[in-house]
Amino acid sequence: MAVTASPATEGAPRELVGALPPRRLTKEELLKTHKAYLKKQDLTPDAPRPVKQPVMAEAYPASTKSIRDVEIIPLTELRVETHHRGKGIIVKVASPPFVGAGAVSVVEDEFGNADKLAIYNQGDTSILSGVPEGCVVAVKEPYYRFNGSDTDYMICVDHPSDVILLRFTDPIIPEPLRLGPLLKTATDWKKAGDTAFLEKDFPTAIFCYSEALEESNDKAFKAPVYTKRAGTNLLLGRYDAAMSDSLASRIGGPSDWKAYYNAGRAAYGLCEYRRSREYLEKALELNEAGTGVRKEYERCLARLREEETGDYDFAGMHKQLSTQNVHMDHGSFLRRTAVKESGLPGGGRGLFATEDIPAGELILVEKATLMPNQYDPSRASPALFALMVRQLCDNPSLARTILPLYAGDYARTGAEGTLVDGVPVVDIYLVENIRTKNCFSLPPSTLDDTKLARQETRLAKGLWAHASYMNHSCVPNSMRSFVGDMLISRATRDIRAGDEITHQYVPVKAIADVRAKLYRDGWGFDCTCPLCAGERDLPETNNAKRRAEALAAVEKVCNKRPSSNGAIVPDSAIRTVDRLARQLEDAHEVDVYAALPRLMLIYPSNWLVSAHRGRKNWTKVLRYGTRVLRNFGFVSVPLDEDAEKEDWDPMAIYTSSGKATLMTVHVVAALRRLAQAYGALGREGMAERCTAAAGLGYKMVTGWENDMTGVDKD
Ligand SMILES: C[S@@+](CC[C@H](N)C(=O)[O-])C[C@H]1O[C@@H](n2cnc3c(N)ncnc32)[C@H](O)[C@@H]1O
Repeated sequence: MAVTASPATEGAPRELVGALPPRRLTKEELLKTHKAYLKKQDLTPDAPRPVKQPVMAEAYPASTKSIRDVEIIPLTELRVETHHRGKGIIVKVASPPFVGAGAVSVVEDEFGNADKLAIYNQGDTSILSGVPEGCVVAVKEPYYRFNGSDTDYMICVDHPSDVILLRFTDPIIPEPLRLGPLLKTATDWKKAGDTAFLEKDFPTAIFCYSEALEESNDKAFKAPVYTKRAGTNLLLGRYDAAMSDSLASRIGGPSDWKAYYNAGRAAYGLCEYRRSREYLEKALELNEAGTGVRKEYERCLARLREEETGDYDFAGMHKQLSTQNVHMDHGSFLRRTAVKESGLPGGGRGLFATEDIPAGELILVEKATLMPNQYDPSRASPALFALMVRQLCDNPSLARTILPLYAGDYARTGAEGTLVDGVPVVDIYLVENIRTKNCFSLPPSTLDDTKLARQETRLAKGLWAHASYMNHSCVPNSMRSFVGDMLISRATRDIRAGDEITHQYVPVKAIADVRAKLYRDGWGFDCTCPLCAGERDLPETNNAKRRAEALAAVEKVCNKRPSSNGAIVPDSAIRTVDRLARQLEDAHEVDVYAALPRLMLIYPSNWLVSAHRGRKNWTKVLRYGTRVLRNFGFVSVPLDEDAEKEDWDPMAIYTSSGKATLMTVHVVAALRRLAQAYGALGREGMAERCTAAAGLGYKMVTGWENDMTGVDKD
């Protein structure tokens, strides 16, 4: 394919690598094929654009040089499959773009040589996402890619900051490419900007307003142009630029309220609520009666209150959720935690409690730093990657939050995020590494997802920069849940000031080797939590084999005979599962597992609870329900006769079970079953206590206090 949006190219013949192409197509030849592709182009403006996701094996760093510090070469010096370090090209765009995963255009240099230029990873709010014909662009340290045949090549720009749009009057443009200014005066540019704005072509409007500002020295002329550009930047979500434009539009009089109002809105867009309050207060000083300003000010105060108190109406937020509305207008409550060096071997930085946090209480609530409304699992990762790249280009200040995040062993140049030639250096391979190591998967709402009968298959991906500092533990002291793009983290046991906060990166697998591989392959670490450490140090007996065999046998019977939804299971099946479960239990070394969860036993013990519940055999429900809790690591729970006869404190499971407990919705379900069984046996007090403990557990699981009837179906 001559013009392709796909990054996939067949391997270049070895003799071509590093060589000049044997034959170059002329501009006319290139344009002919390009036009044919343009004809076929899907012109639907809303059609989802595919995203070229970076292939880490091909990683190379973004250019950190200014175009003024590299040697400008003609297109004829480009060598195949080569990065031209220390070099750059300046070309004029000679065709409209073919827009797919990137924008492909035919370009020409000052000597009349032509080639194809493919620009990837420019956000759709960038004029470069569609590089208009006639523009002059500079590509720093270009990569020249073989595109499938010996006459087909393409200059590929992966890092958005490797290409810059030059102003028409930039002296770096060689004479033959110069058009001279398209428009003569600043007023003409301003008018062109207004026209583009009315046509909703906002990137072009910004380009024209910028030219108008460059062309004029008249403060009185420039102030309203800054205001217009600020408004356009606000519309595009370019809050950094909107803020500086708003402040630049001040003229030193009462009309400056508008400048402060816009600056306040821009700071709000960046979730910088203190700064927003400061600007909005100034706007109010100048325009006390402004209802719009006051409304914005009140909204800002509400965010600051949330940041301070952690007081949220989660149920109200849940009600507001819809397929369109997943981004919540709320602040982040982070002040109970701080980032410090982790105590875990190889753990880098971690998140620590700055005060005591009792079991069930909020650790943090964080609004997503970035989360696309894309719950189709096959599209969620590319969508998050694209959003990260776009936001780092559009709001350079975000680099301070995103770029310090963990990126595995990807080598940074140190210049990422800094401004070179007026644009922030954005290295897409660094961005992708940060994405894979730090993003979370999430359903639209954990509450809805937690109703046992309904497991959400729609999962989005997002980035929560503060929560990202949390390290993993298979037996963590916190649990996260989501409502829209808000992450809620609660303590699953008592946390003391100074404790490291951990959570599970993914649901924990019962077999230790399977778990270990997941963490090693996905995040590059060996888990040293009490469970992994305990299971790693198991003696070299044949118990592992016995466990695996017993687990396979018990799962086979349980799967064949579901005991859920009130099904009546024959005695013989119950006896078989009971026997196999005991064998499995015997295969767990007593000394090693004394204070650890026994994950393999959870499934059969849950099965037995359901089977006995179906038969209304309440004493047995007590017997196996308490075992479910024990198998999740709540070792303080009384077992067997003790559970059946004695009173005990179910709430204490969260506070006196040690540090190797695992909290899930199944713990809540087990407590609910126990409550039902105690109730049926006339032990109302115990039933109430189990219900209260289940309620606290459900709060940890779903994020806030909720009706638990959804958990009762199994
Ligand atoms: C999302 S980051 C967590 C913050 C990270 N520790 C940092 O320094 O920024 C994920 C990375 O943290 C490290 N990590 C997480 N849990 C760990 C653990 N239990 N033990 C050792 N390293 C861990 C791994 O390198 C993993 O790829």
